[in-house]
Amino acid sequence: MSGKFVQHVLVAHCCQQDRHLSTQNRKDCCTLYRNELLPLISGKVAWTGIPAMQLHTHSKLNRGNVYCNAASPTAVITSVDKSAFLKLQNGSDIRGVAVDGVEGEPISLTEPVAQAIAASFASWLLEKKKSNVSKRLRVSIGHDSRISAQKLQDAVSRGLAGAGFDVIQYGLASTPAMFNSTLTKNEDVECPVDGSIMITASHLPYNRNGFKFFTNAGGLGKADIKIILEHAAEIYKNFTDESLRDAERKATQAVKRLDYMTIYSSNLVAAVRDSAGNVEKPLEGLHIVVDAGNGAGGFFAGNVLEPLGAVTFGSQFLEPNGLFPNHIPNPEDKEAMKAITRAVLDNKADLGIIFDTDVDRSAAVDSSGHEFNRNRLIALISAIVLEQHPGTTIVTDSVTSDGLTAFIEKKLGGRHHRFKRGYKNVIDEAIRLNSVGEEAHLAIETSGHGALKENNWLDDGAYLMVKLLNKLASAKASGVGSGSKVLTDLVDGLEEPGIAVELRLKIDQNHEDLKGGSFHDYGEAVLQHLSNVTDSDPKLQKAPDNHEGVRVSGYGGWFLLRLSLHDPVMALNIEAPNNEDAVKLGLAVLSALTGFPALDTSTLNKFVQV
Ligand SMILES: O=P(O)(O)OC[C@H]1O[C@H](O)[C@H](O)[C@@H](O)[C@@H]1O
Repeated sequence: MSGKFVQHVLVAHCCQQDRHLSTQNRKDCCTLYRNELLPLISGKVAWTGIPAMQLHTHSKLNRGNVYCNAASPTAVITSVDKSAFLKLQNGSDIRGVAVDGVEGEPISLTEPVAQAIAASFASWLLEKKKSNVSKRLRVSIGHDSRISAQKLQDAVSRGLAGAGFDVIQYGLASTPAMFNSTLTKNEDVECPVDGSIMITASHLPYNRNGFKFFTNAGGLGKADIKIILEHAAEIYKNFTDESLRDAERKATQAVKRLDYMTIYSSNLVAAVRDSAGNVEKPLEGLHIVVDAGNGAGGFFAGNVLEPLGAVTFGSQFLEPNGLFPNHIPNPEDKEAMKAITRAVLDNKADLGIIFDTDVDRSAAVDSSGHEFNRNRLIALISAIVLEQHPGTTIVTDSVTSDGLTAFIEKKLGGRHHRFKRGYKNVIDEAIRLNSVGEEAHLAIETSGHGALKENNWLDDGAYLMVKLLNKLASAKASGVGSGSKVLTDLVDGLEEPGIAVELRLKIDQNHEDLKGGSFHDYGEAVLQHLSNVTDSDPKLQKAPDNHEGVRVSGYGGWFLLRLSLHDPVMALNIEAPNNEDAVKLGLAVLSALTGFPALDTSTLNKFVQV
């Protein structure tokens, strides 16, 4: 690969990111990128040779309100103790407040904290790789469209560079692309990287941000995140002006920029072409609209669908905007789904595709406005996967419907293994099943997260949509049909409940009834009590094989009460044929909760009074 090519991909990337800006803006942006491409090393990858802070300043000038001010790396280091670091853990991710201005939400993810976490990840990675390290380790960094992205990217770069790592910044990127960079074998683009960091807080509000970490073994789990945060607290305590200046100096040498999204996108394009029998434009004649919610998913329209021949007119919110002015970028959000449905109907499109902020979740809408979301998306992808792998096991989260089980097992001939909530949980469970001899090809959540064995268990919303595109392309090539009807037909027979609700009941952590214990223990006590009460009610039957919370059938429907993975909240899902039966199920739960005053049941009270 020549230096010229790198310049080309960087400029292409910049122009692609801003394809909806005015021509003048695009020119400015491309000039900016060209100016950053000096000097070139070995004719391969462009070392910026420009301090991260300076890069930021250029970006700020050209990107209007997209990036925040980056404080000086040697900014005042306030004391942050270990418990504050540990509070940043959110399951297998790190999440905190990165932007000031929201009342009651002080900044917890400052630049020095981010720098310490990155330095800690570096030492964790070094430890993992120590037996076979013969060169400097390299880590890729990407980010979504959040307004704090740039300052955190600079801080993370300093943390890694200070630890002696090479740092490759990809700029705006998707979470799955970052994992993919640990697997891609292409030295011309410095891949595979030894580790990767995605700066994102997924669909959370604009003031939050966080990190997801990857190696070629997948995303880091809870235990490793805890270790990294504990060690980060130590590193932070030992920061000195000198060590911070040293890290900044090293970052000047160690930071490169590279456009990896072009490579990732072309892999998606190749997958669809391949599946259509090497046809160059297998989606020709199809009109597909994309809603990226102003997150990082805008690339999918111009860099995936268009090269495949699809028309993408009417796509919306493709341009990154970390204030998310149009809707929450989350396919679980009703307003978001309404927005993409409207776009499909208004533009008379064949299909609509929607992503969350960092593109690890997705959903779709057919030409008549029916959503492929939650259970319907799982049913659709299961139908496609079971055609390829008859009888395979589909692992899902815990809130999936009984109708989905019947569909997968009776109509599609597969096995539905309903497990726990959490994308990492379902993926790890599918990997475990394969390791003990049970073939499982799909791990998927109602949230829109999904991973396939054929795609290295990459939790990738874009790849899920590629599975739909493959189906459309092959149906078209074989003359079976054109348009999204071929997808709609695949979920024919899926029974859907008349009523499906999720109520979230808060646990007041300061309530005296917790008696100084944790909200987690309190929630477990609630579940134990509900379980006992259910046993004595002949109208209710506990699910025999349940992995999370208390799941109970009755009145033609079911409920599941469980602890949220992250928050002091108990989530209650109820599905029933009609409102009356749903209320009966709600009352059964409510009667068991009366002895737990720290649990706020107001949403459930309201529901049963309807
Ligand atoms: O347990 P909850 O509060 O419903 O949250 C559960 C969800 O948390 C995060 O958003 C994870 O990315 C999802 O994989 C998971 O399903």
